[in-house]
Amino acid sequence: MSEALSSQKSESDVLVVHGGTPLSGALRVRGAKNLVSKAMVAALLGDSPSRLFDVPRIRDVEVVRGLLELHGVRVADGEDGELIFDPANVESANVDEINVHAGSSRIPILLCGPLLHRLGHAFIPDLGGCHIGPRPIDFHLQSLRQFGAQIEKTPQGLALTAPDGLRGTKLELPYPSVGATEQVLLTAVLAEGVTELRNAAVEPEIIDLICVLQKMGAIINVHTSRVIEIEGVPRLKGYVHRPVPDRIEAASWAAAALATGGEVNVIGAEQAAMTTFLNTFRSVGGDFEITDTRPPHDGRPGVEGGIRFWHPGGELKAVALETGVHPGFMTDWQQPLVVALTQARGLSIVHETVYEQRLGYTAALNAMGATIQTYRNCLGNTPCRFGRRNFHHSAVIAGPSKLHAADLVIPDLRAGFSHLIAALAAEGTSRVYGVELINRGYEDFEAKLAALGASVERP
Ligand SMILES: CC(=O)N[C@H]1[C@@H](OP(=O)(O)OP(=O)(O)OC[C@H]2O[C@@H](n3ccc(=O)[nH]c3=O)[C@H](O)[C@@H]2O)O[C@H](CO)[C@@H](O)[C@@H]1O
Ligand SMILES: C=C(OP(=O)(O)O)C(=O)O
Repeated sequence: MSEALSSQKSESDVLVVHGGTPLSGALRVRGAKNLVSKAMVAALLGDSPSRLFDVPRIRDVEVVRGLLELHGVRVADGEDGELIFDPANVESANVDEINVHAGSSRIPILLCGPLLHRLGHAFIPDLGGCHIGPRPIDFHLQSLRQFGAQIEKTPQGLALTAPDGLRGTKLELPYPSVGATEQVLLTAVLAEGVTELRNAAVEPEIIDLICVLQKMGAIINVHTSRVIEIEGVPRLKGYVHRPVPDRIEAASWAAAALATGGEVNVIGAEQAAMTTFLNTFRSVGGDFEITDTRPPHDGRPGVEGGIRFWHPGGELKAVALETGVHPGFMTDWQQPLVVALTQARGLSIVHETVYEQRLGYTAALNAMGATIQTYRNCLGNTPCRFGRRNFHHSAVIAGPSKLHAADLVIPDLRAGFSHLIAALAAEGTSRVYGVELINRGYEDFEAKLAALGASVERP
């Protein structure tokens, strides 16, 4: 379902949640949604097949797979989450067929560079993704134009051509956008000459995409101070890659453990990309234990690492946090964690600096008994781009609040997961509508909930 359609209550897409039981148990996270989908796009750039392991069964992966197949890429399933991409016969796709995926995901915009390299033209449907601000694509379009692309906005979507090919260029992003950085990487690797990107995003998923591209034959230097330099090469081959684990999913389950007073062992979660989250989790009063992965040795079996998160008892503490680009506190961690902050004693402050409208979901938490007030002001250390404008992008959360059950309609992916956590933490039976949206980023979340002892059912 598109997030645009999510405001209605559909009885066929509702989860009944009997709250009040602490979550307890283990689950495994696979490759990160925000890397896997981009690595799939990168497979278009190779002249031989690519293999990607540990791909989660989530909606964004289905959308990108559909788009690749429409463009002639043969996609096959290997064992246990492996996908194999054969880009030998990349071809133009029918606009109406492409538009079946309109409004489903943000990834289609990243097909621009690879399709321009492979076909000399590209058609991009309207984008989807979470409704957390206007999410313009001006940085993407400006960068593509600098590489030599010509872009026409049509009623069906974007039509691009590159009559003189794509050439390396010097770029500086006005803000370290994840998507625009990926756009530049995926375009520059096969462009003629050198590209220098300043003010680039350096999220772990971007570094992992750089690893994928390097395996394919690209030459990419990441300098300090957000500068990335890419030396274009004439051809790239396929890759074999195991993606970074999903640190957003891992943090979401950690927040669920804290909010319900339980314990969740997230197998596959890695410390390095989560240190900022872990510091905040500890400051709030949560506890965690990290197990490193160990290969089999001397006849002893190996251990798959992970992070076990739990509520150690006693009161949670209020914190002040500000979301930001890496290595800051990820904006995608914000919504799930705020549910736990409703249980902390005192006033917590959240300053959302990445998206201007990512606090709308707090109204539903207030309807369940939380006390959250949102503000237009920047309630943080650093004034952000949204200060003194008409955006409620700061929140004060007064706690602890006893949450009670409610009927909830999921507005988007992470807000949806936060609604779910709130329903699990609340006393009584909630009906959570629109849960299908959660499948866009959380693999098998209903089975995982059941494994953690949650009392949830489809009516
Ligand atoms: C699929 C995926 O990987 N999604 C992630 C990606 O989204 P996405 O790549 O869309 O996010 P960006 O980093 O590009 O957006 C950050 C900010 O830049 C603005 N902006 C962006 C591009 C542009 O052309 N013009 C512009 O103004 C956006 O409106 C937003 O305010 O990074 C976000 C920030 O870590 C995460 O929350 C998303 O989960
Ligand atoms: C904002 C998110 O994703 P997307 O960019 O796909 O909407 C997210 O994963 O929280």
